Amino acid sequence: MSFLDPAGPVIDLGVNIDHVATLRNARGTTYPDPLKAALLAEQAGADLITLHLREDRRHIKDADVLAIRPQLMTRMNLEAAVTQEMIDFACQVKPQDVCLVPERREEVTTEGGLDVIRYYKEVEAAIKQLKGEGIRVSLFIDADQKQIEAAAAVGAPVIELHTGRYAEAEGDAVAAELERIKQGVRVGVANGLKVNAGHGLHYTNVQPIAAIREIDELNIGHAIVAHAVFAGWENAVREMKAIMVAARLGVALAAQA
Ligand SMILES: CC(=O)[C@@H](O)[C@H](O)COP(=O)(O)O
Ligand SMILES: NCC(=O)COP(=O)(O)O
Repeated sequence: MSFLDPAGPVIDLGVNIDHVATLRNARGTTYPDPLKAALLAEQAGADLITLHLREDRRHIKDADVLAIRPQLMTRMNLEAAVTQEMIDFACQVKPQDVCLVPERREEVTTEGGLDVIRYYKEVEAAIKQLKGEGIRVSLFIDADQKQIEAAAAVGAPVIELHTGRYAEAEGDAVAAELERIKQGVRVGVANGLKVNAGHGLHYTNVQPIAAIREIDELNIGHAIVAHAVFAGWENAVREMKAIMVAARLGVALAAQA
């Protein structure tokens, strides 16, 4: 969030380090170390570090979360399913932010947004427990008006709009999915929510999303880890942040012209 202007030129980059852990786990080594990735990402411009502790621990492990939390200079955004195990663990770790996400064990990656309407009571209880520990709660949801309104009603101060459909869209569908995200942002702001976005964003599709002035934060991981293979980790983070800020500044400057 910019201190200059709530809808100003500054947009936060949350670097998701899940797939640094994927590479580590591929051989059961201690390297690449997600803790080192987190600290270097912060030095390269990350405004927060995001980790998704999945129920199957396919990448980030409990020990990663516990090791990283006290070392961060920025803030931790812990993504977790709405289960008592995960909520209790989050209350033990006390990250600044928890983002509640849906999980299906057999999914390759997060397929859709949390169904707040269907799981309203469970989400409400999770928010109450997390808020009681001083943790800010975000809900990872589709850009759907009823889901956004339910997020506001259930007491979440923040939503993260799932940009997966936009990222996977082709041809004319890209513009339609971008408009759906823009409409979701408008509904979120109208309901008093902090609006973030993420999933499937990369170095070319991120600009139109970063240019949406009312979006506070983008959480990006897979594309940064992939680009780092060729460009280096710190360069990959710097380049993503630069692209996001340029997109936002471009809009801000145009608005002042
Ligand atoms: C919720 C979200 O979009 C990210 O955490 C994404 O799930 C990255 O992790 P996976 O690649 O394991 O899905
Ligand atoms: N919530 C989105 C996230 O943390 C990163 O998703 P991706 O960039 O790895 O697809």
